[in-house]
Amino acid sequence: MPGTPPLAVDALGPSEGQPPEPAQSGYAPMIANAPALNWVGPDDAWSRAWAAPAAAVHPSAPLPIEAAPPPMPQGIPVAPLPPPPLPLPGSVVAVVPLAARQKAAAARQAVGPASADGAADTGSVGPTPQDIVLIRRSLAVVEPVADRATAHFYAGLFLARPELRALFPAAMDVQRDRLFRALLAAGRAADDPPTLVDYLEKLARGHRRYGVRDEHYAPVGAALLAALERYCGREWSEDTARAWEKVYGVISQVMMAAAARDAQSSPAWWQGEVQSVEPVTRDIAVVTLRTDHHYPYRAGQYASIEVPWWPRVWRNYSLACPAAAPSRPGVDGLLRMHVKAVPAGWVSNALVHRAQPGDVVRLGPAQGRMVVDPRETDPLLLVGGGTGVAPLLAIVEELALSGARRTVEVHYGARRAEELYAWPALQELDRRLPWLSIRTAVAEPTPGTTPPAGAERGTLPEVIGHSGPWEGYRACLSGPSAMIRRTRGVLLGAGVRAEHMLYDLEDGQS
Ligand SMILES: NC(=O)C1=CN([C@@H]2O[C@H](COP(=O)(O)OP(=O)(O)OC[C@H]3O[C@@H](n4cnc5c(N)ncnc54)[C@H](O)[C@@H]3O)[C@@H](O)[C@H]2O)C=CC1
Repeated sequence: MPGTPPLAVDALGPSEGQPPEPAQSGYAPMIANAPALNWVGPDDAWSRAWAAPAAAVHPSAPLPIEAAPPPMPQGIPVAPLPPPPLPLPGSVVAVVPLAARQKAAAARQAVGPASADGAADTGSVGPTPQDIVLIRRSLAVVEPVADRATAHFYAGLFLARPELRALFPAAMDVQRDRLFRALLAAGRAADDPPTLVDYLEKLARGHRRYGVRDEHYAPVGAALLAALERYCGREWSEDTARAWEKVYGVISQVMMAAAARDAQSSPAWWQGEVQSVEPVTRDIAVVTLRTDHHYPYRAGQYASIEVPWWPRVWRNYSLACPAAAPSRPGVDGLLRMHVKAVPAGWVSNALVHRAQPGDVVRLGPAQGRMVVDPRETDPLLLVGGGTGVAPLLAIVEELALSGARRTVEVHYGARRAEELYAWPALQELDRRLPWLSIRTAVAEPTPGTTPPAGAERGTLPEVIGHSGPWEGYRACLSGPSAMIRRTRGVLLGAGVRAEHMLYDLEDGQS
């Protein structure tokens, strides 16, 4: 596998690091073999690799997916919440698991005081406006040295609770600062309850796939406070510690409640059996998966994927097909993703060059804000760079299925002509859908290759800047973050309203 760091497979023990035997013909039915290399549970590969006692890591392990209770039927009337609630713990180490409903109520109450106008609700135990000031001051000191604080945080966490190391990938390069930074981001949003709750609920749902349990929150909170104390210097005081305890109390309550609610209707992860891996360029393949359970998503969203060979390493890939529904007999329900093998990309190289029909990957819940409202009628501009075209194909198909008749213009760009792999699929849609128009852009001419007729020369932001007019348009932007940011700037200058542009940036920033 080109560029893949020499890691992890050896750490997993002799049988775990090897790819499954390729199927002799076609592929074996899924599920039978699905406990798989990346199974998360007592005595799983990870626990063994890190010599963590299974009982300590997973005191009550999650059920395997195939034995999980069936999803709750939709639309069950929800009983009113019981009168509130347990007070929030005053100290992070006192966080205790609560029943889901109680937790939700506690979380709502806890978030209350930092209301938009800053007025504290009497009798509430969440952070006060004074606490928020202390949180902000401490963040201002810690954020410039976040790298060192992150290292301190993980060192403290794993020293105190070595078994928690099993929840993280072998190499913490990418993941390294995610948790700590997420906690800092939550601290920053402490005075904006709707944003905070929305952020934390998504974070909690996404974290179910890591095997996070309620009892993990207390040691994480303790490590967070220790790291903050260490790097806040003179800005740290007893009042600051109490403010962070309150905020972390809210964070943990909201996250536990969200995870518990999500568990009532959704598995922590899905298993996806590889159906095919079709190379479309030297380093891009269309990977098709069949999931063990219905996988809910909206066109434009992405799924996080873990391959069996790199446990606990997750990467996001957009779904290139519309979602299946009983009312859509023509949609096969398979998931298609366009994966580019990037240098040193563990997951992308495994999917493009190693995965075979029959291999089983895990999927986290679908995420992403680039979801088009089918009721809108404004003209729509779809800008896709490289494999960023994948979710745009799903959006166009989705609009076709929903009977939309709005003007849709796709601008599809690549660095070189031979990288415009989705051109045939777009041409096919163009022939079928009278409201659709497609334009291509190629940044660098390559001798010996012919760009599609009419292809423009330049990067997508340049080409979009020369086209238009775009006033009155809505837009979806998909591709490298730099391309998205620059195209967004161009469109803002061309009169497109900021709230009319949908995109997801790889670095999670906006
Ligand atoms: N929802 C989303 O936003 C999605 C994003 N992606 C991301 O899109 C990227 C695709 O990568 P590749 O296929 O290698 O595309 P690429 O890097 O070859 O670029 C594709 C297009 O973006 C333009 N572009 C690239 N860098 C630019 C810059 N700095 N300024 C202005 N324009 C720029 C190029 O001119 C070209 O038109 C990956 O990073 C992938 O993670 C992929 C799928 C969905």
